[in-house]
Amino acid sequence: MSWQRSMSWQRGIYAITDSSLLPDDERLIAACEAALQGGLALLQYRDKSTDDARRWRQSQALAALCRRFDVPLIINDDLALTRRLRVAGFDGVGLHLGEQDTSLDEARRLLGSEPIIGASCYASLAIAERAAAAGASYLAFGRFFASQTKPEASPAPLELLAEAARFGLPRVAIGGLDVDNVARVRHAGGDLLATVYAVFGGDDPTGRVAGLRQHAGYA
Ligand SMILES: Cc1ncc(COP(=O)(O)OP(=O)(O)O)c(N)n1
Ligand SMILES: Cc1ncsc1CCOP(=O)(O)O
Ligand SMILES: [Mg+2]
Repeated sequence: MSWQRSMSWQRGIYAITDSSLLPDDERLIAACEAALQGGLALLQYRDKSTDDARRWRQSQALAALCRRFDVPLIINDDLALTRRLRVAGFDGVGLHLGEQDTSLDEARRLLGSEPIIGASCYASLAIAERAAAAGASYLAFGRFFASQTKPEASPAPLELLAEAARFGLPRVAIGGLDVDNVARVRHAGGDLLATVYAVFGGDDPTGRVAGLRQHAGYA
């Protein structure tokens, strides 16, 4: 399966894990399985710890889970971990990079043309243009609303999403998304609606994902 060419991940709900909401393996895996049952387009493993053994163990478990659901797993920040998972045979694994992370050029060079590599563009069409030229698979903008997961993230206006249509890549919207605003974000041009808290911030990730899909008009 060529994920880069597949359309199935390019629209829908993009759930992102958070180690303070899902502090141990058991809770992480159970919540992600429940979220996948609700119908995710993409799942991102975002773990800011420096515990390599834990990151390797958890990301392998999530990669196996995502493979069962035929959903790509995106690794946040960590090119080496992405390569290690792909070498281990998890060919649905991709990478998300921000401005402080490895460069997109370098990641594309080392991973090749096949894997999904997403880029944070914040509120900047100039960053988006550079990322598109360097081979990004999707462009992520935001935060659009107040985010309790990353309160320090800089704000972006929703109009940016329509302007970013010119790059011809899936547009991800992130930051404070919930059932009350996803319809507006999708209408503004968001293809993938990325969220931590609206999926993992309470019980029943399956119902929370289904609710987001329904409110956004994906269900
Ligand atoms: C889908 C998506 N969009 C944006 C981000 C933020 O990436 P970055 O700016 O590198 O910040 P951290 O997530 O690393 O704190 C993301 N992770 N995913
Ligand atoms: C990683 C990241 N980058 C910008 S906002 C954000 C966190 C999104 O989390 P939430 O959906 O809980 O606001
Ligand atoms: Mg990052």
